[in-house]
Amino acid sequence: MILNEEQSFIRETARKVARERLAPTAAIRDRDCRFPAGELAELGRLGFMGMVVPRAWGGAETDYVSYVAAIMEIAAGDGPISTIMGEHTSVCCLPVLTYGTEEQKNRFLRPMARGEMIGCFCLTEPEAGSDPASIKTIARKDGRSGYVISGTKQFITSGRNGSVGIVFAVTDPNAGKKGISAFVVPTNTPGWTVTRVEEKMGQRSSDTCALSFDDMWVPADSLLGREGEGLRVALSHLDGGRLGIAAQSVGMGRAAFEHALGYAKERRQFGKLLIEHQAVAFRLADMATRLEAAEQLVLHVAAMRDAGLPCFKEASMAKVLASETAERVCSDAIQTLGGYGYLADFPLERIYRDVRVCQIYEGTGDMQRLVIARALTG
Ligand SMILES: CC(C)(COP(=O)(O)OP(=O)(O)OC[C@H]1O[C@@H](n2cnc3c(N)ncnc32)[C@H](O)[C@@H]1OP(=O)(O)O)[C@@H](O)C(=O)NCCC(=O)NCCSC(=O)C1=CCCCC1
Repeated sequence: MILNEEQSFIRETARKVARERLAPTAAIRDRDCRFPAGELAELGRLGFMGMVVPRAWGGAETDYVSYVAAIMEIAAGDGPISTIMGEHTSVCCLPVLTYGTEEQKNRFLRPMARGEMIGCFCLTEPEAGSDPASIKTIARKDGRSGYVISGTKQFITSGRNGSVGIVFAVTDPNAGKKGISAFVVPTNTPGWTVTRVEEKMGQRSSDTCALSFDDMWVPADSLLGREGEGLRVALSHLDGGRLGIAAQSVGMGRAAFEHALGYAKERRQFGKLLIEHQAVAFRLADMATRLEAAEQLVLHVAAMRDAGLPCFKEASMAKVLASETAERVCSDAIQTLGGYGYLADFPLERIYRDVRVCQIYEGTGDMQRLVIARALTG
């Protein structure tokens, strides 16, 4: 797919920001597990935190193709920043845009779209990962025209550093999938406790938290959408989220590939450049081919979304292809550098660690295959 002038401009701008402002310090943030607050604020000022949100609500009102193209570039500079940005946009801003009241949009969406509030998506629980319909967090109506939310959440990106959560809880335990509701809740609400910040293999500057909601009272107007509509709120936005993960996989894979290519053009062994050895050149050719295929699928699915076509199955296809391709490309990039690829002095081992989770979060590869298979079998 060939980008139009505006899409190319947005992509170039994201590339410049990623190369100049994010990539040079990504290793330090990884080492120190430092949340990129300043970097996110800068991305917010440039319009990258609310790209597909309409201007009327403080966003940049770009199309989806521009959004995934920007995520690829941001991810190439710093994977965890693209995770925070993607979650914030796809599964936090957009549910509020789709299901929110005027008041919720004014209070939450407007600052979120400018990057002044960071969102976190609170669906997963210790015993409800791939099967979100089995969540146990409960929201009971109380006499003060509100709900009391109790339960625990697991693997919540930005659970500590985010300022607003999209929280899913059971409002009718007898109604199964139709008994789950969504709420929009500021993270400083009394009863919101971060019980653990996880130590992770990669994506270390993005906080991943265990949360406890201890009789957390929220007013009735926190309800996002109608009572019982929560699973639909979650799942209907996960295709956008999955496309974002596919885009960030391509971006990280491309960063690894470019590093390996540059190295192969400089390093000499047996009297010639690595790239002049056919085994190395062929490996690089395969990496470039696979990345191109994944990138084109991601852009194609984004264009489907822009055209208003259903793309749940295709978003899952893009996530499977891109996340698995990216891991392979990162591994091949390390192989190209040999021992140096394995050292923390070089960025490849960090990118390899960062990219691994793309096959897990926002639905594992197995769950994506389930979504694809269900669509194929009707
Ligand atoms: C697909 C799945 C494997 C199985 O779905 P079931 O059979 O339970 O649900 P089913 O009966 O298919 O559907 C429920 C309602 O939902 C509606 N809907 C579904 N898709 C859509 C859609 N595309 N558009 C509109 N509505 C949709 C469906 O119609 C139904 O509502 P209805 O009863 O009809 O009113 C699903 O559970 C899944 O996907 N798991 C992966 C979880 C998973 O991905 N976490 C990720 C957690 S978040 C995360 O990991 C993060 C990481 C990094 C940062 C961000 C967050």
